[in-house]
Order: sequence, then C-alpha cells, then structure tokens
Amino acid sequence: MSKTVDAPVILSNEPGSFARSVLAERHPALIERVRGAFPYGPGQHRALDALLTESTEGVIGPLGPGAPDRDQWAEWGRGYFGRSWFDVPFLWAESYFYRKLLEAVGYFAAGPWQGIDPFRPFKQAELHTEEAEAELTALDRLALRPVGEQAQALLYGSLWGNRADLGFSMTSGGRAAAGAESPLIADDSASLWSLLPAGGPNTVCLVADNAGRELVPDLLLVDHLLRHHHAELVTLHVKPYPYYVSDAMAADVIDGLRHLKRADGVAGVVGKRLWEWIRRGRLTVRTHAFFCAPLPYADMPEDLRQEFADATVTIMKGDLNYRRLVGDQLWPPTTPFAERTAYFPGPVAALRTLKSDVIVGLDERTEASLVAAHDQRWRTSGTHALIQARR
Ligand SMILES: O=P(O)(O)OC[C@@]1(O)O[C@H](CO)[C@@H](O)[C@@H]1O
Repeated sequence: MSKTVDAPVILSNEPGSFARSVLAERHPALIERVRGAFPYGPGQHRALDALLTESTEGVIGPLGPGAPDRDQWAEWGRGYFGRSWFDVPFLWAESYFYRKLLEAVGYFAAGPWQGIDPFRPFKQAELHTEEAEAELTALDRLALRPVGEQAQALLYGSLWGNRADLGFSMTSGGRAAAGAESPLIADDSASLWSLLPAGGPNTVCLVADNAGRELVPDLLLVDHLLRHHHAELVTLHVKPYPYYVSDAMAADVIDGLRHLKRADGVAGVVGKRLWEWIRRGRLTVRTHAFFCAPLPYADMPEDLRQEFADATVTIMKGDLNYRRLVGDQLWPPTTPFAERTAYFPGPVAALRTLKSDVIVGLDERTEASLVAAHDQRWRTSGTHALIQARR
C-alpha cells in the first residue's frame, strides 16, 4: 500500500506546465474557433472578448444575474472569485471557462441561441473524416474474426477513440490522432472482462467522454457487450450541456447512431441493432448535472452514487473522467489505482489516453522507463494509454 494521503492539487500557474498552456493557449484558440463556427452577433462577440480578457489577464467574475445555476457556481467557486484564473484549481478553472463560454454565446438565455451547441459543427465534421470512414469499414473484416478477438479489438477501439478529442488536437496539431498506437502503460483488460462473464446478469454504466470519433467506437463496444450477453443492460451517461469542446450529449448520441445506421456493411447492421437495444430498454441514455460539475467523483451526489453502486461495473472514458475519478492532483504515479478509487461505490474501470499530468497505478519499472524515454511528455502527449480496473 502506498503511504500517500494527499498530493498537490494541480493549478495553472506553474510556468511551462501543461495546465498553464491550456488556459493561456488552448482556451483563447477555442474562443477563436467558436467565433468562426456560427454567425454570432455583436453582443456575443463582445461577450467572447470579455471572456478572453477575463480568463487570460483578469480575475474570476460571477455568472450573470439571469444564469439559472448562478448560485450553484457561487457555491462551487467560494474563495476563487476575484482571483486570477491561473491560481485556482485547474479542474475548476477549465470547467468554469466552458460554463462562461456558454453564457457568452447565449446557450442558456431565452432567445434564438438557446440550446445551440457552439461545438456541434466540430463534432459533426469529426464523423466524416477519412479515418472515421476507415474505422467503420474495418468492422467488416473484424466480423470475420473469433468473438473474443472482436471483443478485445472493440475495447481497444473505444480506448484509442479517446485520442479524438477536439480540445486536445487544437494545440497538439492533431499529432496524437495519427500514427501507430504504443503499448498500454497499464492493461487491466483481463480483469475488466472477468467482471463481465457472458450470460451473467450484468449491468454496465459507461460514462462517455467525447462525441464523434470517440463515441462511435463506444457504441460499437456497447453493442458487443449487449449482443454477446456480457451485459444485459447498459446505461450510457452523457453530459447535460456542451462541455470541454467535444464532450458527448444526447444530441451527439443521436448523431452517432444515425451515422452508424446509414453506413454500409457491418456498421449499418450495428447501427440498426443499437436503435433496437434502445427501443427494448437494454440500452439507456442518461445524464446528470454532476457530469458538468467542477468536482471529483469522490463528491458525487447520492442519486448518482446509487446508480454506480447498482452496476456490475462502471467504465469511465477519457482524460477528464480519469482526473475526476482519481483526483486532479499530482499523485506519485505508483499510487495504486484501487487505493485512489476505494471510495467508488462499485467496481470501476478507466479507459483513457493520457492528456494531462495526473497518473496513478503504474508499476515502478514502467514509470522509470517512461521517464527515461520521453521525459514527462508521456503524461500529456496523447501517445500513451491505459486500461485500469478494480473490483
Ligand atoms: O476528457 P478528454 O476529452 O479525454 O480530455 C480532455 C482534455 O483534453 O481537456 C483538458 C484540457 O483542455 C485536458 O486536461 C484533458 O486532457
């Protein structure tokens, strides 16, 4: 057992740090992309200007008086207002940035822009790339392989789909989205499969991350779990509103399902079957306000805790869910995953490509070889991935 009881919370004020680059470079670049994505009017552009200035040079201000969740954020941000965005926890600052960006474009305000996802054009474009097409065509070949091989390939497909993250590709130049996949730095997939024996009365919660090229492989995995009775019921949890650029919402699930349904070959068959799983109640899409909260899962509300407690296993997708699962802190990398997730109300697994500094659950030899070979960039470059699970 590691002796770790606590570790520094990640802030964004360390010069040269990844967290700082997100606030100083990624967020301004995102504001520019959003400006170009829709024919926003002068009021929205002024609000985006104000957000850019506030978040890079100013101090954290409250949400506007009409915001439905103003009190909630006032509570979550107690002690942070009036301070530099760089000096408060990175997780909080990023989450609040997305909330303020929605405020700037009028996402929650009554009027014509209410409910218009500012990231939707980017998410949709993702579905129509050559790579996305090739991934669907590959399903025809995969269907000829033994079932166990299919299962493992679909699990890895869902894992590596997490590289397709629009926020990430904005500053990495898309580098991590191409090239050969490196071996996993932790691979508990055998343990994950052992939690889901075929034919058992299993239920799975899959907490989705990105839409588009990540969500499609997630849906393919879900179909496999249901079809081969690794799970009798699957709940797919998505975000209630746009978040971290490409995070999946219910509308994105519908887009992904339609996309699959229209495809040729095996992909089209899977798409139609997924509609049928939903119709029969074997696949349910759900959301919860907590998925957009700037908090670790250790602070989840009782109703969500109960949902996860009732599942045979909860699968957390992606980097942000990982940060929230283990805590957005600089843990010693060899801190056991089981120790960091001991609070979780049931078995839990993480499928994540590494795109931020947080990491736990490495063995000493792996950590030493990573540091020797790549200095610390392996933590954030999206070239490495892991599957971690605990019963
Ligand atoms: O959860 P995801 O989509 O895998 O990753 C989200 C992410 O790219 O966004 C943050 C920076 O904006 C990073 O901390 C994190 O890696």
